[in-house]
Order: sequence, then C-alpha cells, then structure tokens
Amino acid sequence: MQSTVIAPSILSANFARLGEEVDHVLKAGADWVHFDVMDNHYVPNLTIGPMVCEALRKHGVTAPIDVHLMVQPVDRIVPDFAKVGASLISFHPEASAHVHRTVQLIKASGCQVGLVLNPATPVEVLDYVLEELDLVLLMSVNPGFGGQSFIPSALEKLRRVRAMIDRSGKPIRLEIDGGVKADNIAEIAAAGADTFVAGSAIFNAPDYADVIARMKAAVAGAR
Ligand SMILES: O=C(CO)[C@H](O)[C@H](O)COP(=O)(O)O
Repeated sequence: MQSTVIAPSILSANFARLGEEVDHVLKAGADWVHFDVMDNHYVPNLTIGPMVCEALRKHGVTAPIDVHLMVQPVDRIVPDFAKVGASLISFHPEASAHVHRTVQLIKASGCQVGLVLNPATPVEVLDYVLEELDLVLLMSVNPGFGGQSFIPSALEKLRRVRAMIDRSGKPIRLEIDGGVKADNIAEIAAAGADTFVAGSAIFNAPDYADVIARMKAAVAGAR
C-alpha cells in the first residue's frame, strides 16, 4: 500500500483568493492539490482550466497538482495541462473514445496517469489497462459538484479495486473522491484507499490544519 496522501479539492476553495487558499492548505499539511476540471458538457458544471494551473505554478506552488478531468473529449486538453505543470492527469473512460490511447498520451506528455470510475462504472473497465496506470480514482459521488454525500457502495468497490491492485503487484495509488470527511475517512481507509480527496470537509472548516491532522490520524489508526 502507498503512503497516505490528503488531496484537498480546490473546488471548495475561495476562488477569489485561490493562491492564498492553496498556500494555506499546503502549510496546514495537505500533500497534493486536487484540481477539478469541469466542462459543462461531460458534467453539468463549469470550473477551471490550464490557465489557472499555470497561475498556481507561477504563484510558487510546488506540490503535486492532481488534475481530475471531467471533460469530453479528453485528448485535446492533455498537452495544455502537461505544459503548465500538471503532475498527474486522471480522466473518465466514458469521455474517451480510446482509453488505452489516452493513457499513452498522458504518459508521453510526461505526467502520471489515472483512470476515474463513476459510482455506476463497473470495475471491469480496469481490465487490460490497470497495469498502465499510476492511480485509480473511485468517485463516491456523481461528478460535477462538491458537498455531496458519500455513496456507501463505494466501500465495496474500494475493496474490489484494492484486491485488483494488490494482485497486479504494481505501485498504483487508490484514490477516493466525494463526501470524504474526518468522521468517515477511517472506514474508507480500511476499505483500501490510500489517497483521499476532500473539498468541503477541509475548505469549509475553520481550521484546515486541525481537520487534516484529524484525517491523517484516522487513516493511520485504520491502517
Ligand atoms: O470531483 C469532485 C466533484 O465532481 C470533487 O472533487 C468532490 O466532490 C470533492 O468535494 P467534497 O469533498 O465536498 O465532496
């Protein structure tokens, strides 16, 4: 199992002060920056693109930027994110005409690659491509909005994907995204996640360091 990563989703940050918010959350103990890209086509919301990623790098952010593409089509935007400092790019198989080709494109661009499974996407979509991946991202809400409730069936799915990753013997991260809070993260970790996206639970809290510390302690206890 990989080391624990807490990746705050900046979807719930104050966009009017984004650079400060990212500095603050990293200083508070966050490991990665989770960067949600929505296109009002694949998902019914519209957020941020490569220019904002570039602005964060120019602002001085050196932490890994974990780009979650909720866009269709996928391939055209990949080089734009690679150029401006994305560390890892994840995409939804439903949004790509050729999943294996998109995986290779992301790797060739110099980024790590992740595949995202929606709550109703079967784990079999990982067959034939799992070993090419650096990360599997399981959505525990339907994509498009922060602040939704964790869908309990994601726990069983985590256990299944954890077993697939362990069987592969590859150092593939298992990330969970949606409704992750300090009070449910222990059972999510016990089900096999090692990388935790949390938006509203962190950015709506009065003390980012306190909530991140409580999350890390809960994960450590569960492992
Ligand atoms: O990808 C997302 C939505 O599509 C968000 O990252 C996710 O929902 C995180 O927000 P929260 O922790 O508030 O549920």
